[in-house]
Amino acid sequence: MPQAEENVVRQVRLERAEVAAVVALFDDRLADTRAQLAVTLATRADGAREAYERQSAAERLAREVRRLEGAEGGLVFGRIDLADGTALRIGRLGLQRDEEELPALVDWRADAARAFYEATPVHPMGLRRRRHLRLAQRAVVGVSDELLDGSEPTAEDVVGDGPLSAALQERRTGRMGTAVATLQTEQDAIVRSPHRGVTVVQGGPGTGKTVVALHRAAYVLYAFPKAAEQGVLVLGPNARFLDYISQVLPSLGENDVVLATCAELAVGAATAGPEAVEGPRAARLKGDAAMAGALAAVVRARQAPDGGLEVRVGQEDVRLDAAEVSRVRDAARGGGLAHHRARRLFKELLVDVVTAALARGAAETLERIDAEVASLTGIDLDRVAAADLRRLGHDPGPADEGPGFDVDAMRAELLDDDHVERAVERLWPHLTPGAVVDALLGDPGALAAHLPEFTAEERALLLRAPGAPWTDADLPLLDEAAALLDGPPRRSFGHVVVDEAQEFTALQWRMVLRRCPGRSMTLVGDFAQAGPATTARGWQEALAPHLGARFDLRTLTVSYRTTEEILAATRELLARIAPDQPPVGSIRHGERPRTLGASPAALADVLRAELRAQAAAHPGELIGVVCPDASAAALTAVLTAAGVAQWARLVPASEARGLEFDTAVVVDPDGITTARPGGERDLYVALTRATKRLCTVVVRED
Ligand SMILES: Nc1ncnc2c1ncn2[C@@H]1O[C@H](COP(=O)(O)OP(=O)(O)OP(=O)(O)O)[C@@H](O)[C@H]1O
Repeated sequence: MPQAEENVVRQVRLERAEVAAVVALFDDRLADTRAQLAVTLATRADGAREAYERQSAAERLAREVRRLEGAEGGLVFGRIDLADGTALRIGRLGLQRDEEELPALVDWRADAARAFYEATPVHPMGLRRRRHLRLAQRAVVGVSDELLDGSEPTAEDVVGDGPLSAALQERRTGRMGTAVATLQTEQDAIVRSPHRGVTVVQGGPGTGKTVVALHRAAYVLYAFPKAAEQGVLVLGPNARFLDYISQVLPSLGENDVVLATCAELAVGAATAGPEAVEGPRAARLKGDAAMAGALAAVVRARQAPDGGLEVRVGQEDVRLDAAEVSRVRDAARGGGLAHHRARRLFKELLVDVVTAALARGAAETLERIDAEVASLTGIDLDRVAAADLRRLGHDPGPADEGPGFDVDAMRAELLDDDHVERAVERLWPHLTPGAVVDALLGDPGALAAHLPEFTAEERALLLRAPGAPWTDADLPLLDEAAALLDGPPRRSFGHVVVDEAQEFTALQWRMVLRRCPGRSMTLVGDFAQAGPATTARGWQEALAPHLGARFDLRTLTVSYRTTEEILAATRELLARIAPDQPPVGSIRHGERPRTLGASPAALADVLRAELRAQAAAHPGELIGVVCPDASAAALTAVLTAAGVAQWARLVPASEARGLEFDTAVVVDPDGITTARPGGERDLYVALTRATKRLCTVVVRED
């Protein structure tokens, strides 16, 4: 065996032994935690308090077991050798032996691991060598070193192909994997940023925005305990995308992150009806910030609209004039409370006014009786009553205070009174989010009154039949209405990560921000990939209404997915859809993209042949067939008939954002472009999904 190979074998063997010891420690930790969990579950609890404590301990231990299990695959992936000879192993979580000072394994998020990601030959950060370990199951099968201090390689060093290129050569599985072992310096700087406010990450397709977003979520959980305690939320554009990224955080040992689409968060309606489809123009209008103002106006219009109040109390009718009711309404609104809380205040204030009116009325009546008695008999009833009280040993109080009227008792009675409650309900009704949205979208008059900035045609697009199923674009409206009625949602998060953030409308941003009162967020996206509901063309425009200039903007510049050849083929399109955006470069090279032509009648045959050829040439690789949404149903049958359903996924163009395949077959690019407004951006998304090869099937008449 040549010397170099022998060195590699020796280093792999050495690492295998060392890593085996770390894995054994991990196994002990896992076995120990499982045993503790079993004991806790088997312990009988005496009384409610003990039961509660046992329950919390069991939950904590079960979480820890899940965390450990999640991190087991690829547990150890790196090692750094400091100039002084110290070696540290880097892994998905930290492990420490009791008797030792140095950790057996350093969590990748710990400060001690920073140099693993950030050291370069120019800034070696005290490192001599960075080593990547490749594991198969739990055993080391490969090592790869970079020397950072300018020294020559020795027999102990295995300098070769970088681990990044190995990671990038791996076949796509349809689920995103973690890039924890190969995070690049510009990505790591964002992941590890100490900035606790809003970080925005932009970058072209495949630059690792999702990678950064998810590793950032894991870092926040590790480094910002307060945010971690309040929970971390990751928002993605659709269920397909959430499924694609669902394994990344568990594989980093993080199971407590909530993954959701924005629609799933909405309060006020369970879900959008499956049959409810929305035209893109209506969806865009429904996302406009003006809708929030219009909904607020609808709610205000239901709060004591001008007019007086008449309410029967006992035998009496109490009347308040319009000015008095408006004063009470304005006072109730003054605190900026949500509708239902302000309603309670309105009722209390109204009852105060009614009580005062009753007290005044009672005083006047008594005065009148006194005067009548005095004029008929010459007896001053007040003086007689005061003398009686004094004789009984009571202080009658100042003579002009009038007769006893128990204000508090009257108030309490009125607050409980059915007539009063009915009067309040008329003036300031309980409302549901659905009723509020319906009051706007179901009423052309309300649309005209509250949305004067929209044209008549736009308002007509918004009109909905009462009781019609809710659409996805209605959900942020319902959530907005719910917040107007009852205040911010109860569940909020310490940190929110938003992927494909360019998709968010103003109303969706409002939804997100209501759930993140601390304004600690990581937002990643690319405006060249924006869908039809997005009106903003840049971060400043999208975020300024909600955050002002308070965000830290970072840019990723290198694509790790899309090959240079594919990017070159999309440059013209990019220049048209985002002229200000500098094109990214790629570290990958691959085949030149191909274009096939097919008549509509021959499309199925051409596609079937292409899929069969691809599957045969590249067995086991994943093919993404991206097509106009309207063709998806018909093309499913073609995939099945081609016998490649196992390797090929059919994706409607509107759902392709964020996904990735070895090969992308983009069917009917013109159909994708014309299917909906901004279709060229949908096409750009479709064309940039492949890691290796792209084939476009153009449909044209013979
Ligand atoms: N540092 C890295 N090491 C290994 N793989 C990486 C790294 N960074 C990115 N990748 C890979 O590159 C591909 C693209 O990454 P990602 O999906 O995060 O890009 P993106 O910017 O979100 O793309 P898009 O704009 O299309 O949504 C993924 O396969 C990802 O695993």
